[in-house]
Amino acid sequence: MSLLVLEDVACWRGGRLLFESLSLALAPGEAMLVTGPNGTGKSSLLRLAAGLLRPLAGRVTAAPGALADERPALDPELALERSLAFWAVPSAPTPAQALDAVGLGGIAEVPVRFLSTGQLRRAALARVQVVGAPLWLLDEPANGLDTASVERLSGLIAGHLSGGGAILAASHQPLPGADWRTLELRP
Ligand SMILES: Nc1ncnc2c1ncn2[C@@H]1O[C@H](COP(=O)(O)OP(=O)(O)OP(=O)(O)O)[C@@H](O)[C@H]1O
Repeated sequence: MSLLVLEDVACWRGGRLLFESLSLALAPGEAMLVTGPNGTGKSSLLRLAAGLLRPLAGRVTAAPGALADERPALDPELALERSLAFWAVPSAPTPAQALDAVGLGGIAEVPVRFLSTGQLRRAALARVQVVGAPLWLLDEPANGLDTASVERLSGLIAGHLSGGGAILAASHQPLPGADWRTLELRP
């Protein structure tokens, strides 16, 4: 059983066709890295998989997904741990556990609006954990991360896959933690 299936998908955005006839399937334990120049539709593909965009043609069938991109989707006024609680489900890691896993346990009480760029990326990775979704959609997850954070990212990716999850990620740089299949989008 696949966690994500795209069948002959076409995506229209910003007044042009980004891609068409795109088919892929991700089974539990599988990871796919989407590469390609700026503007070719990597983020749009992730939003299609998340159900936030509708395909122009074709079909998208996806298990519940958690999208992490440059918008952290956390209330900027709340303390970090409390802001994560909004997304938390009982079967997944708790906000405190998720923060420890991305090395942010020490700033759990700091309001989200005070976080640095790299800390916000890590907070987004904490959010993906507490959502408990089998499909992770990671948009440039290593952007702005320091070396220790990239190592933690690697562990999180490996752990999610070994637990039966799947990952679709967009990145301009190689990502650790998995034997990535690759999909290159072209202009
Ligand atoms: N909200 C939007 N409304 C209209 N067009 C958009 C919107 N977001 C993105 N686009 C357009 O869709 C195209 C693909 O953008 P997308 O962000 O998917 O590319 P990308 O491959 O992820 O790029 P990058 O490498 O720069 O992150 C671009 O031409 C962009 O201008």
